[in-house]
Amino acid sequence: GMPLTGEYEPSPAEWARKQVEEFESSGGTQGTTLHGRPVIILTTRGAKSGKIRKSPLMRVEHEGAYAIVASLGGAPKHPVWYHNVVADPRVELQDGPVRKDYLAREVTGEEKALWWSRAVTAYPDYDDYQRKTDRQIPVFVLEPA
Ligand SMILES: C[C@H](OP(=O)(O)OC[C@@H](O)[C@@H](O)[C@@H](O)Cn1c2nc(=O)[nH]c(=O)c-2cc2ccc(O)cc21)C(=O)N[C@@H](CCC(=O)N[C@@H](CCC(=O)O)C(=O)O)C(=O)O
Repeated sequence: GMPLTGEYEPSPAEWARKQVEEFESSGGTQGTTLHGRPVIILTTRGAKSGKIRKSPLMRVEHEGAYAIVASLGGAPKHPVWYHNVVADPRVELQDGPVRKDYLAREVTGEEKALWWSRAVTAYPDYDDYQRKTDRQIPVFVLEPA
């Protein structure tokens, strides 16, 4: 598929920006975990700026498809990258050294429940995040583009 092109704008969130820097500068061999759990890098296009944005997220994978969880630690509002994916479902995901193009699709109902259980298996804290907020934490499934 078409790789996302444009000016990269690093995240103003220090920890996330540093994780992206370590992940990418090591070719996906360092900075690939959080609390010992695997992390991927999601690349989106800014819905307003058109800039390239990168967000480290927990790795949730099943048979070549991935889920990305807009948890933001159970905050009352969605992370901003959620709006980027809604506006343009063409994303890139880097898992270790492998970076590919995907199409993102928000999931609901049974399909969301299935992927939610996979997400909680990958990163148990997701359950705590959902319990602490009335916001329904969105899940997208990414299928290879
Ligand atoms: C700080 C903010 O980031 P955010 O997009 O809200 O994302 C917040 C967090 O989700 C993000 O930092 C994640 O990487 C945090 N995070 C996880 N966040 C999660 O939500 N889920 C995870 O599983 C997760 C895991 C994770 C692991 C390691 C790590 O280091 C961080 C992790 C941000 O970048 N804001 C920018 C704007 C970003 C942007 O995309 N702007 C759009 C505008 C979009 C619009 O408003 O419509 C544009 O450019 O056009 C700014 O304030 O200038």
